[in-house]
Amino acid sequence: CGIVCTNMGVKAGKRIGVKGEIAAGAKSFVLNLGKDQANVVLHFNPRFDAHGDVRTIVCNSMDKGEWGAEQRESAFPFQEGTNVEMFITHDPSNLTIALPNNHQFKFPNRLGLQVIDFLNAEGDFTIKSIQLE
Ligand SMILES: C=CCO[C@@H]1O[C@H](CO)[C@@H](O[C@@H]2O[C@H](CO)[C@H](O)[C@H](OCc3cn(Cc4cccc(/C=C\CN=C(N)N)c4)nn3)[C@H]2O)[C@H](O)[C@H]1NC(C)=O
Repeated sequence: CGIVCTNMGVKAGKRIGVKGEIAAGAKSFVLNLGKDQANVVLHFNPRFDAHGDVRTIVCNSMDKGEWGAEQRESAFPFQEGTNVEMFITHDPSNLTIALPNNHQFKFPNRLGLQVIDFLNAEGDFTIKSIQLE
């Protein structure tokens, strides 16, 4: 499995920057952000070709180990085999995810999480840097 960060202490309004490499031939990768691995306020899952989704960002949440309802985004500003930088901020109602090419979308803060302590990455993505600002 990929990198795991805990105790990040990112409060509402602060920004998390994630830079990393998408593998050549990538099928799918995941960034999870939340309290811990069973309480995920944002499961961010760009799918190049996985679970029947092609070039689609699937987002969800997990509350005490239970998945919520999926949300699919229209934009897919990712290329296999490239470096990418993404920024996530949160407030009591929403998370805002800023992607390459000035794509941005919101995902509801279903857990009402105030502090993001946990981040992990899975799949075809190698984190190179994490900025907490
Ligand atoms: C239509 C049929 C029934 O409906 C489908 O039912 C699936 C199972 O429930 C959902 O799928 C699930 O969706 C969840 C979000 O809701 C999570 O994403 C979950 O994955 C959890 C997970 C797996 N992982 C490890 C990981 C992640 C990415 C890549 C790799 C490894 C390598 C891949 N690279 C290769 N091989 N080169 C490994 N981390 N988190 C995913 O299984 C589909 O969305 C859903 N589709 C729709 C349209 O409804």
